[in-house]
Amino acid sequence: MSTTTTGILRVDALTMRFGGLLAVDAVSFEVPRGTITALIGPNGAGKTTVFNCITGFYRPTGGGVHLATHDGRDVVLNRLKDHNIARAGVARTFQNIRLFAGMTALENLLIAQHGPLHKATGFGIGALLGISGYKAAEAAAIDHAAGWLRAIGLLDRADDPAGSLPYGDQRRLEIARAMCTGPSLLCLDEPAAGLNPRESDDLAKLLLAIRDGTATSAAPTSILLIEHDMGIVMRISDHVVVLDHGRKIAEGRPAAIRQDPHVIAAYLGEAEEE
Ligand SMILES: Nc1ncnc2c1ncn2[C@@H]1O[C@H](COP(=O)(O)OP(=O)(O)OP(=O)(O)O)[C@@H](O)[C@H]1O
Repeated sequence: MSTTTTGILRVDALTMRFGGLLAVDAVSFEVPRGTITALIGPNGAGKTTVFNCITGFYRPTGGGVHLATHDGRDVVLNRLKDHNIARAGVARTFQNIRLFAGMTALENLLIAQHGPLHKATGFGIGALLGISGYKAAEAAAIDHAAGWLRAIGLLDRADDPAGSLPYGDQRRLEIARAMCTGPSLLCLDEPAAGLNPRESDDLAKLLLAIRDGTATSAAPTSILLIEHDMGIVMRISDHVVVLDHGRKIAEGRPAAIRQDPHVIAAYLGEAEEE
C-alpha cells in the first residue's frame, strides 16, 4: 500500500434528501490514495446513496465530491454528468451483474475500451477502411483485454458468452471490464454478494492485486467498496468508513472499527430490528 495520505477522493458534507427523507446527512470522508476503503453500515444506512452521488447516478442535494486526478487537478464530480465522471477516472460495478450476457468475455472487455478505439477511427470510417491507426488501437485493446482475462483466470474462456460463465467468474469479469477503462478510482457495490468461499477468496486476491498494481501492467488503483461481508472487509480494507441512518459514525483501520462501540451498537440494533 502507498504510504501517502493524500486522498484520491474527498467527500465533503455530502447530503441527499428524497422528499422528506434525509438519506445522507452531511457525510465527509476521504479515500486515501493507494488504499482499499470500505463503506459499511446496516441496511438503509445510506451507502448506496453515497455511492450513487459519487458515480453521478444522483445529484446530491448538498456538499461536494472531489477527485484528485493523476496530474494533480481537483475535479468536482458532482458537477459532472456520469459519462464525464467515468472520463475523469472513476469506474464502477453494480449490485446486480450488468455484463452483455450474449457477447463473449473478450468482447465485453473490448466494449469498455470504445473510447480509445473510437478516437482512432475518426468516427467510424477508419475502422471500415482498415486504416492503420485503427488497427494498431484495436491490437492494443485486444492485448489489454487479454491481460485482464489472464489476471482473472479466464483467458481460456475468452470466446465463451459472458452469460455462460459461473457467477463468481462473471463478477470478476465485471471488475476487469471496469478496469479496462483505466480508472484511478474503482467503485464496487457489494462485489462479494452471492459468492462462495473460494470465489470470495479469488475476489479478495484480485482486489489486493488491483490496489497494488500487480494484476496486470496497469498502475496501482485505489478502490472504494460497499460490502456486507465483514470477513472480506476486515481482510482486505486499509480504511473503513461506517454509516448509520445517513450519518458517519466511525472511520479508521479495520481492527479499530471492529471494536468501536458505536459500530457494534449500530449492528446490534440492526439485528434486533430483523
Ligand atoms: N431513490 C430513492 N428514493 C427514495 N428513497 C430512497 C431512494 N434511494 C434510497 N432511498 C432511501 O434512502 C435510505 C438509504 O438507502 P441506501 O440504499 O442508500 O442504503 P444502504 O446503506 O445502501 O442500504 P442496503 O445495505 O440495504 O443496500 C433508505 O431509507 C432508502 O429507503
